[in-house]
Amino acid sequence: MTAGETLRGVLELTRPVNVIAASVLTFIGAFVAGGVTNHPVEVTAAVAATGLAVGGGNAINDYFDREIDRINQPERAIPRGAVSPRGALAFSVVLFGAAVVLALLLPWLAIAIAAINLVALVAYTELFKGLPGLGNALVAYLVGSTFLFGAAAVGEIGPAAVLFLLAGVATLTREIIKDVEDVAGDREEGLNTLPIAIGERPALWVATALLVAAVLASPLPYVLDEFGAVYLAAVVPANAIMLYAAYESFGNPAAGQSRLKYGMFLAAVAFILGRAVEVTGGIV
Ligand SMILES: CC(C)=CCC/C(C)=C/CC/C(C)=C/CC/C(C)=C/COC[C@H](O)COP(=O)(O)O
Ligand SMILES: CC(C)=CCC/C(C)=C/CC/C(C)=C/CC/C(C)=C/COP(=O)(O)OP(=O)(O)O
Ligand SMILES: [Mg+2]
Repeated sequence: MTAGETLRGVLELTRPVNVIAASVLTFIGAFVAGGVTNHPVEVTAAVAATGLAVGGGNAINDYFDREIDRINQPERAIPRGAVSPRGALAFSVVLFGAAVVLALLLPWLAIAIAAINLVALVAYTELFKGLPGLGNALVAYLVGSTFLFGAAAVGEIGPAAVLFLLAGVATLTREIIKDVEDVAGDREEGLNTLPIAIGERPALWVATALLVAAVLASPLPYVLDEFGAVYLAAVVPANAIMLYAAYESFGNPAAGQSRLKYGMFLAAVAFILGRAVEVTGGIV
C-alpha cells in the first residue's frame, strides 16, 4: 500500500461529501437564525466542529463496521486494506478531539448539542444501529440537529426547528432504505434492523409514508414566513426527486437511496435560496 493510497483511504473514511453537506446545514442554521454576519467566529467554529464531528463519526462507523463492510461494502478503505482498523480509530479520536475544542468556543446550548451528538456518534454503531428503527432515528436526529447547532451558535434555535424536522424525517426515510440495501451483511452480523424485523417491503412502505409526510410539511418554512416564495419554487423539484427515489427504492434500494440523497441536497439549496431572498428583500 503506497502512502498516496493510504492518504486517499484516510480521506475516504471521513466521507468528504457528507462532511461538506453537514457543515453547510450548520451554516444554514446560523443563517436562518440571522447570526452569520454578527457572529463570524461562532459560525466558523460551529461549521468546523460539525465537519470534524461528521468525519470522526464516519471514520468510527467504518471501524466498528469493518466486518459487515467486508460483505456489504468491500471496496471501502478498511476492508480493502488501505487503512488499518487501529489507524481508522485513532484518526476518528483526533477528529472528535478537534471538534470538542472548537465546540467549547460556543454558547452553552450549542455545547450541549455538540456533547449529545458526539456521544451519539460514538455510541451509534455499537449500541443503536442493530435496533429496529432506533439507529435510523439517531442518525436522523444527528443530521437534523445541525440546523439547531448552527442556530444555537449565534442565537435562537426557534427558526431552525422546522428545518430540523424536515431534514430529520427525510434522513430517517433514507436510513431505512439503506438498511433494506444492507440486509445481507446486517443479517450476517446479527443486526435486527427495521427491514429484518418487519420485512423489506413493509420497511419501504414505512420509509415512503415518512417521506410523504415530510414533503407535505415542506411548505412550512414559507407558511411560517421564514423563507420567501422562491423557496416554494426551489423545493418542488427537490420533493419530486425525493418522492421518485422512494418509489424507485422498491425495485432498487441502492439507486433509490442514492437519488434520495441528491434530492435532499437540492432541498438544502432551497433552504439557502429561501433564506437569502428573505433577508435581501428579493435582491437574491
Ligand atoms: C422534505 C424536505 C424539504 C426535506 C429536507 C431534506 C434535507 C435538507 C436533508 C438534509 C440532508 C443532508 C444534506 C445531510 C448531510 C449529509 C449527511 C451527514 C448524511 C448522514 O449520513 C449518514 C448516512 O447513513 C451515511 O451514508 P452515506 O450517505 O451513504 O455515506
Ligand atoms: C453538530 C455536531 C457537533 C455533529 C453533527 C453530527 C452529524 C451531522 C452526523 C451525521 C450523521 C453521521 C455522519 C453519522 C455517523 C454514523 C454513520 C455513517 C451512520 C450510517 O452508517 P451505517 O448505518 O453503518 O451505513 P453505511 O456505513 O453503509 O453508510
Ligand atoms: Mg457503516
